[in-house]
Amino acid sequence: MKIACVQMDIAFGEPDVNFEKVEAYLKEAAANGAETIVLPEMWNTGYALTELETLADGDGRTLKFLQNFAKQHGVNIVGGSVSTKKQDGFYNTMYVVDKNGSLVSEYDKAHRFGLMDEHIHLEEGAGLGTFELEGTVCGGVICYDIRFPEWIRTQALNGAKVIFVPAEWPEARIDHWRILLQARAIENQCFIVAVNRIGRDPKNEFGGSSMVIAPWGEIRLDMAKQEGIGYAEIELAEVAEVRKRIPVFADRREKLYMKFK
Ligand SMILES: NC(=O)CCC(=O)C(=O)O
Repeated sequence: MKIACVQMDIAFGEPDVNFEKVEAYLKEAAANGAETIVLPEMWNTGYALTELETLADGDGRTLKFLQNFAKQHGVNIVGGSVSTKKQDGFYNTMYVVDKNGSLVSEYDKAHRFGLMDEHIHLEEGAGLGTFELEGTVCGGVICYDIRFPEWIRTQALNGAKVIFVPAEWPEARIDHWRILLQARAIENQCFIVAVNRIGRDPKNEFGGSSMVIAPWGEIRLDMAKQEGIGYAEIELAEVAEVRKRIPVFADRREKLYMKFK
């Protein structure tokens, strides 16, 4: 699977500008032969959380846009995440569409990040976020979710072999981002495809460092702080090979863990 990671700056509170920019990147990635294109977190509005009433996607704009593009260009899109307005409030939502334009996953961020006021403005998700793409079970989590190893493990136990992580992770903690992602790949013996934004908003500077990490922990793509598209090939047989080399999943002691819960 040829993956394209779109590492971009996001215009704060300006969905129209961001839609135009994302469309240009999607076109470039599709023209370069990407099979699956991955976008960053909250790419429609950025963290303009106090303006969600007017800015959040409440009419399905993002989904229609991603579905039309995917079908027209024959690419899968892990649509990062966007701010959405649903019946009971606002969410940080990841849409995944396949190359036929079908919606294969709608995942709302499970863990709200207090340092960026998500607990004040957003509802928390209650779904798992696993889905199938090209016959492979994949997982999707959003940014802060990676600090919860049990959540990523739940996805791996549900069959995920590739886990996608869109983010808006500040530069100030970029060492955590890098280490946590590598640990999640090694402990779950899966691919991690993580796409962070760059640039600034009124409160934070963002650290980029979008990465593709293999199941043995090697970093196959590291975009540092470059704006643009990074490409990596994923060979799924590596997951089985690493799981055979060190059979972590077979050696787990679920009953023991449950005894002390
Ligand atoms: N957008 C986020 O969830 C940021 C998470 C973050 O910065 C962290 O340190 O965790």
